[in-house]
Amino acid sequence: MSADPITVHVPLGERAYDILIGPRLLDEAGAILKGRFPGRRFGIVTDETVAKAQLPRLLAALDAAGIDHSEIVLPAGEGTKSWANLQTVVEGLLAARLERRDLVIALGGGVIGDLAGFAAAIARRGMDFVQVPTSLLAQVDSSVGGKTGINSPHGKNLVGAFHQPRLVLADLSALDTLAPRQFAAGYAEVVKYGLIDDEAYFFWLEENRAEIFSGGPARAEAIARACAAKTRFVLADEKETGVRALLNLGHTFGHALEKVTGFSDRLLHGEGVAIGMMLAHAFSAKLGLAPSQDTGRIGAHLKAAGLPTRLADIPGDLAPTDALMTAIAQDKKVERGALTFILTRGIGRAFIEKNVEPGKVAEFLEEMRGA
Ligand SMILES: NC(=O)c1ccc[n+]([C@@H]2O[C@H](COP(=O)([O-])OP(=O)(O)OC[C@H]3O[C@@H](n4cnc5c(N)ncnc54)[C@H](O)[C@@H]3O)[C@@H](O)[C@H]2O)c1
Ligand SMILES: O=C(O)C(=O)C[C@@H](O)[C@H](O)[C@H](O)COP(=O)(O)O
Ligand SMILES: [Zn+2]
Repeated sequence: MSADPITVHVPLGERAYDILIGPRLLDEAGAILKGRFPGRRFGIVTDETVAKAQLPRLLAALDAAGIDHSEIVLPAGEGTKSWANLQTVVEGLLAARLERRDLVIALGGGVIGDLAGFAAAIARRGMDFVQVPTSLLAQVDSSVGGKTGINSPHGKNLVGAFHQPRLVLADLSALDTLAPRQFAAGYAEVVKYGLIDDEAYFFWLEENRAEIFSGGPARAEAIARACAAKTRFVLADEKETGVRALLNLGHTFGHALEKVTGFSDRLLHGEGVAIGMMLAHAFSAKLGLAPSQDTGRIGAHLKAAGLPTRLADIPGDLAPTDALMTAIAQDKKVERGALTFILTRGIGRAFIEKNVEPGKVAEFLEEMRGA
């Protein structure tokens, strides 16, 4: 691809921002940030793995542009999205004397983006922040749309705020240091956009998966199309009172699986989403809503990408169905105690179904344990 970044604009009125996707944006970040936010200081939040792999590039770029900055480095992994680390980040920003008009930079994957974004939402009653996503998942999903937050012992993402970034800088070369398992996990969210409402994108992914994984030109196109798809839902329904819930395809099951596996490396978010999307399709097929051949076709694609597709693929003993149902009952889409699921009529035909009977879900999960 050319050196010019692709720009996806998110026209949210006074909260509008650009997503820039380019080959070496980390090295250009100093000039870009100085141009867009003159005179501001920056508090970088990152994790230990990204600090080793990519932070030096960002620091060099900020130094070259004469930008004042400070850093907060946290452990890597889903466990970092916690109350304790929220306090660490907020207190760190205050200790660095960052002012309300200064900016937080979230440099990392979705964990850092969600945590640092939430810290920015509450420090000094709201600071601006910039997303610099370094995982595939963060470049196609979590850096866009303004959902920020942490996990609670009660469940996934149960504490947070909607807080849009002021800019997203997605550097394609950052993905060169990402572990293959993490790349595959991010790819589950890429596939999600095809499954929701764009079967042509899903078919294109089937054709281009190898090139996306090997880093050919299809990778930038896949990321840009994913960002454009997410932007469409965010514009239609910024705070998820309706259609944005479709972005939760596979997540009601996936989040419950993440909770019962302890928000750990046993099951990454994207892996939970891959299994969750398979369960959503299989459940829809069981209810007579969707063709079961679609479940097979999606499973073949996810498997070829190196993703788990069945409950049995999760290492270790899976918690009992009761524990899964307890986690599902804490889902944020629950209304007056009734479960909402994203179900489907087939590839690219997802829909929101309210009042799903818990008994049917539990029976289905019990069947799926042995499948
Ligand atoms: N806010 C949203 O809209 C949204 C959307 C999707 C997912 N999420 C959240 O995002 C999180 C998952 O994000 P994730 O998959 O990026 O996980 P992550 O942030 O844990 O990053 C994955 C791993 O890759 C490492 N890493 C990241 N970039 C790297 C790089 N360039 N080189 C080397 N290592 C790198 C990280 O240190 C980490 O160990 C979950 O908490 C999920 O709930 C949020
Ligand atoms: O942006 C959204 O909306 C999504 O649902 C994107 C999901 O991929 C993401 O995992 C999100 O954090 C889930 O949101 P939640 O509201 O179910 O916690
Ligand atoms: Zn997700």
